[in-house]
Amino acid sequence: MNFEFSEEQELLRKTVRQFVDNEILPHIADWDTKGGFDPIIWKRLAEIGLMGVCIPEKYGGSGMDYNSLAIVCEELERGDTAFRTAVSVHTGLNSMTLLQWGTEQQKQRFLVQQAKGEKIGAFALTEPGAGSDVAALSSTAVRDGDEYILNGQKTWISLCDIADHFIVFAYTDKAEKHNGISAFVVERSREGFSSKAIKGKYGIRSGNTGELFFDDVRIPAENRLGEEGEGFKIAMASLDNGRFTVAAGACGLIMACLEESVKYCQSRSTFGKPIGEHQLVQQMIANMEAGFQMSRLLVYRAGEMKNKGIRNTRETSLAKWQSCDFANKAADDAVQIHGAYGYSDEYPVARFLRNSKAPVIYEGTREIHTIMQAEYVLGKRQDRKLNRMLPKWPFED
Ligand SMILES: CCCCCCCC(=O)SCCNC(=O)CCNC(=O)[C@H](O)C(C)(C)COP(=O)(O)OP(=O)(O)OC[C@H]1O[C@@H](n2cnc3c(N)ncnc32)[C@H](O)[C@@H]1OP(=O)(O)O
Repeated sequence: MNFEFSEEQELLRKTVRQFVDNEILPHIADWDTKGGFDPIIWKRLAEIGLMGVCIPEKYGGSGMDYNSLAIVCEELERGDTAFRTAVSVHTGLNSMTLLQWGTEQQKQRFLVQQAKGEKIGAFALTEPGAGSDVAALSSTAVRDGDEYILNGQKTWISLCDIADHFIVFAYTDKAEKHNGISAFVVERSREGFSSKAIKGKYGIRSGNTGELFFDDVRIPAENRLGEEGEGFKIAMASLDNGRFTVAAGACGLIMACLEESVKYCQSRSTFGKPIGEHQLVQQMIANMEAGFQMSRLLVYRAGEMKNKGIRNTRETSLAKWQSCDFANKAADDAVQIHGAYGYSDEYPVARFLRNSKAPVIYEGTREIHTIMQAEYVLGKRQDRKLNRMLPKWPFED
C-alpha cells in the first residue's frame, strides 16, 4: 500500500485549494445567508477540469484515479460542505453510476457532457416515506410500449433546481420488493416533471436541496439503467461511491476546523496566555488531528480498493461513518474553542457546525452505518463481487 500522494495529485490539491481560496471562501458567507451559490461557480469548476475527475478521458473526464476525487472533495469541503455535497452528487452519485451501469450509448448521451461540465447530473432516491429504508419507496414506473410512465415524489434531492437530469429510482414491480426497483435517467425537460426548493435548512444552506415531482412523466425505455429490477443494487452501488466522496469531504471539514482553531488559539489570550497553551484546548486540537488522520487512512484505503476494482462497501461505510462523526465533533470543538465568538457569524465555525450535521444524516445515517458494521463483524452481511464493477484504474483506452 502506498501512503504517498503522486506529484500529479499534489498539483491537483494545489489547484483545488487555490480555487477554494479565490472562488469560494470570499463568497461563502453571503451564499450561506442567501441560500444558494452563484451558478457561475459550476462554469469555473468545469474550466479547471473538476467536473469529471475520475471519469476516463474517452468519456470527457480527466482520467485521474479515484483517490484524486477524494483529494478534490477534501479540498472543496475545506471551503464549504454544501458545495462539496453538490459535486459529490454530480460525480459520485451520478457520473460514476453512469460509468458503472450505463450502456455505451447512455455514456455517450449523458456522461460525456457531464464530465466536460456542459451538463449537471443528480440522484433521486429518497422519498417522503423512504429514507434509510430504501425498499419502502413508492414511486412507480409502468411500462407502456417503448416507454415507462413515471409517477411519484422525491425529497431532499441535491441540485433539484439546477440539474439537467436525475437518476431516479422507482418500482417496476412492487411485488418483488428489492428486486422490483428499476433505475432511470430522467431529463428535467420531460413533460410532467417539476421541482421545488426546500427552505429553512439548518445547514448546507448554500446548496440547492429540494423536492421533485413526477406526474405521468413518459421516459423512453432506452433511459433505463441496467435491467428491470436491478435498481436497488444500482442505488446501493452508487452510494458506495457517494459515501466515499462524503467521507473524503469530512476530512476537509476537519482541516478547516483545525485551521480556524489554530489561528484563534494563537490570537486569543485568557489567564495571561494564548488559549492554545491551556491543556483542555490542546486536547480538542489533538482530537481533531487524530480524527483527521484516522479518517484519511480509511478514505484512501477505500479509494485504493476502487482503483484495484475490489468491492469496498464495507470499507466505504466505515470511512463514511467515522469521518462524518469526527468532523461533527471537530466542528463542535471548533465552536467551543472560539467561545461566544464561535456562536456568531463573525467566524466561520458556526457554519461548520451547522454544516457538519448533514453528512451524519445523509447517504446512510450514523445508525445505518453502525448496524452495517456490526452485521459485517457478526457474519450477517457479506460483500460479493458484482456483475458490473467500476472500471479499475488506470483506465483502459
Ligand atoms: C440533510 C440534507 C441533505 C439530504 C440528502 C439526502 C439524500 C441521500 O442521502 S440519498 C441516500 C440516503 N439513503 C441511504 O443511504 C440508504 C440507507 N440504507 C441502506 O444503505 C440499505 O438500505 C441498508 C444498509 C439499510 C440495507 O438494506 P436492506 O434492505 O437490508 O438490503 P440488503 O439485504 O442489504 O440488500 C438487498 C440486496 O441488495 C444488494 N446490495 C446491498 N448493498 C449493495 C451494494 N453496495 N452494491 C450492490 N448491491 C448491494 C444485496 O447484495 C442484496 O442482493 P441479493 O438479494 O441479491 O443478495
